[in-house]
Amino acid sequence: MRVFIVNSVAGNGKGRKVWPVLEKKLKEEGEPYEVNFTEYPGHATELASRASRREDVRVVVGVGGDGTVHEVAAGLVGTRVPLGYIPAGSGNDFARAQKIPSDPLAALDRIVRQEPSIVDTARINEERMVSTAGIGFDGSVARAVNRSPLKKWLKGFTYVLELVRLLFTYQPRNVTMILDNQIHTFQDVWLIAVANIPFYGGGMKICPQASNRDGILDLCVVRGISRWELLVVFPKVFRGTHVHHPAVSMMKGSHLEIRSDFPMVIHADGEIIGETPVRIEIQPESLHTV
Ligand SMILES: Nc1ncnc2c1ncn2[C@@H]1O[C@H](COP(=O)(O)OP(=O)(O)OP(=O)(O)O)[C@@H](O)[C@H]1O
Repeated sequence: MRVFIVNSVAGNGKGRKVWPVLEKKLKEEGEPYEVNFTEYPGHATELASRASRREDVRVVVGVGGDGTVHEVAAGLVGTRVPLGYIPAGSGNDFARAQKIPSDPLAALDRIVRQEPSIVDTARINEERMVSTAGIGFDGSVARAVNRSPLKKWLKGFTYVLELVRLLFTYQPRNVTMILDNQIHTFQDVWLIAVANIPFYGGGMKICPQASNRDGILDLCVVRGISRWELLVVFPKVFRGTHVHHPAVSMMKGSHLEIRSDFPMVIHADGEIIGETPVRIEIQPESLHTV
């Protein structure tokens, strides 16, 4: 049995539109399937967790964006049931990293053909991180995007709009970070990105070397830079060449704790999960995927 979890609100309704296309194909194939539509934030985790406890379930397929991957994966981590994914969100960074086609039927076909593999996830406070987390500026941007009434009309451009707006208002913070038992202090920190895949925010290559198959987290710390300089450096993140700037430090580690002089907003896979302090720990090979 294949269980589909469809987020109808993902991608401004793309999730809802994609499902009939998938269902037509599934009916033609004649393989048994079930579908559940999410009714509220967090529902996908409950549905995935319930499905994973059933003997007859072969795969749980999330249909939506990175928030849907985040929620479905949280219900599957540590179980034998693999996560399948049909991208129908605004950013779809997990799909970009996993090389999942954007065409829903091609993505469905891939789930059938692909050999299952196993990837890393991370614990972040009491939550789960599948792809990336952002602390500070990008957490504040993610919160602003999620709350923005413009998201419906401007779609992916809302991210750039909120990012530019916050560039002029965000207050950098002083941070103490313990990374694998080493203490680092940073002044005027704009953001700390923690990554299992290279991309976030819809294709920005924040940690170009990150991989969810290497058992380690990649970090990008941006600090001690003026607003104007940051504005100049920002476009480089789309090619990943920001890593050469002196205000950018790239690090790697498996366990970190971050404390800041004022609270910094945290997102995991684009979902706001709270504010600093934060503790993040890699959990190698914790999620099966197809
Ligand atoms: N029925 C629902 N009503 C309201 N919100 C929901 C519902 N089902 C799921 N959600 C929430 O929808 C949010 C957005 O989902 P998702 O991230 O998959 O789409 P997206 O934001 O369009 O894509 P991306 O993250 O790739 O840009 C998630 O926070 C999820 O908790």
